[in-house]
Amino acid sequence: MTEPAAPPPVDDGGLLRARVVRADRGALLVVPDDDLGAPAHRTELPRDGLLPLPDGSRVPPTVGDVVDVRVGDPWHAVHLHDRRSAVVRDSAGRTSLEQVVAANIDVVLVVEHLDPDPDLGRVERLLTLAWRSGARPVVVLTKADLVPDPQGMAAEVAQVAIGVDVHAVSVLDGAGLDPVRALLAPGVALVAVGPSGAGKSSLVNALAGREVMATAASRADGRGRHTTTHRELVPLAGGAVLVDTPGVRGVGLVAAPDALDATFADVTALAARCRFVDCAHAAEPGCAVREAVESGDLPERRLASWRKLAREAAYQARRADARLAAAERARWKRVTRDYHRGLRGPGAPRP
Ligand SMILES: Nc1nc2c(ncn2[C@@H]2O[C@H](COP(=O)(O)OP(=O)(O)OP(=O)(O)O)[C@@H](O)[C@H]2O)c(=O)[nH]1
Ligand SMILES: [Zn+2]
Repeated sequence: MTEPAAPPPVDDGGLLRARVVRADRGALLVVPDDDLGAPAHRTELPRDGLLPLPDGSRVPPTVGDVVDVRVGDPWHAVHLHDRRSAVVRDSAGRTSLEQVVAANIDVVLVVEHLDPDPDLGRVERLLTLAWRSGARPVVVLTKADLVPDPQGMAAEVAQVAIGVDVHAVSVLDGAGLDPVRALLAPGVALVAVGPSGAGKSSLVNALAGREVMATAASRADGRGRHTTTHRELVPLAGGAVLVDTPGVRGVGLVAAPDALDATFADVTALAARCRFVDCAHAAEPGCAVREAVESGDLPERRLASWRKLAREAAYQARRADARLAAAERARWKRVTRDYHRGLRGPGAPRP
């Protein structure tokens, strides 16, 4: 929370276009959007903690959001820009539906280890999450130095990552890191998702060129998760930033039909050729999906993985509907209560 050395550039209306590097209840930490590595500045929020989007709806700002800030003493955030992507989490609360844990992410690094063997189902799950966000997924397979044929393994993973670049890398010898580094353009925001121990922190540190995240090894000496700063939007090399929040790390899948279609483009294309539009790909005649499994074109594992994620998506959609209905009932209860209060007048006794 250091003061910037020079006054930040503001437009004619006295507003600064800024990026949220940390969002707390009452205030934000922001940096100028054209200088994401600059020192962060505290910015006040309206009392309800919400900011208007261009469509007028008021939402809680989150890390990665672009905000317009009135620069004064103190700074005040006044509105939010539209989010070009949003990583959402299925929220545990009963009233709110989904929680946006990071906004304006450009690239989701799906990090999976080559040793032990990569878990294809997990890659498919994380790809679905990435497609859902609106960001571009890139698969990074770590620990290439521990296996004899990393390229062969990458080719296998590429078969379940349709339309997605797959890189095998090692932070020990630097192999394969250059194409990942090429993603780090100025203003680009990335997140790294993947299981514990996959090597996310090691990868990010290799990309940053310094230790910005504590790895398994450095955590052992008692340092925090972030070694350099408490901000959740961490500057990398090349003007890019990494978004690392507990929310993004422990993100629960919020699947969505479109995202599943993207991840499982091969299954979707086959299903379009089934005789019945509502084919369940079980025992129906003329099922192109089962035919592909029987001929060996579509691995049984992949069909099962698709079914599993589709079931989860349907379950989440039902639960979201139920929550929406409950929130709507609660709202009407309030509206009617306020209406009756209005009839009774202030302080009037209950009838
Ligand atoms: N041999 C080898 N080991 C690696 C490589 N990348 C990471 N590791 C090791 O894998 C272990 C886990 O790496 P981390 O970077 O801490 O993994 P993480 O994904 O950040 O784990 P969490 O913080 O628990 O989510 C550490 O002991 C690293 O040294 C690699 O390319 N090669
Ligand atoms: Zn079918």
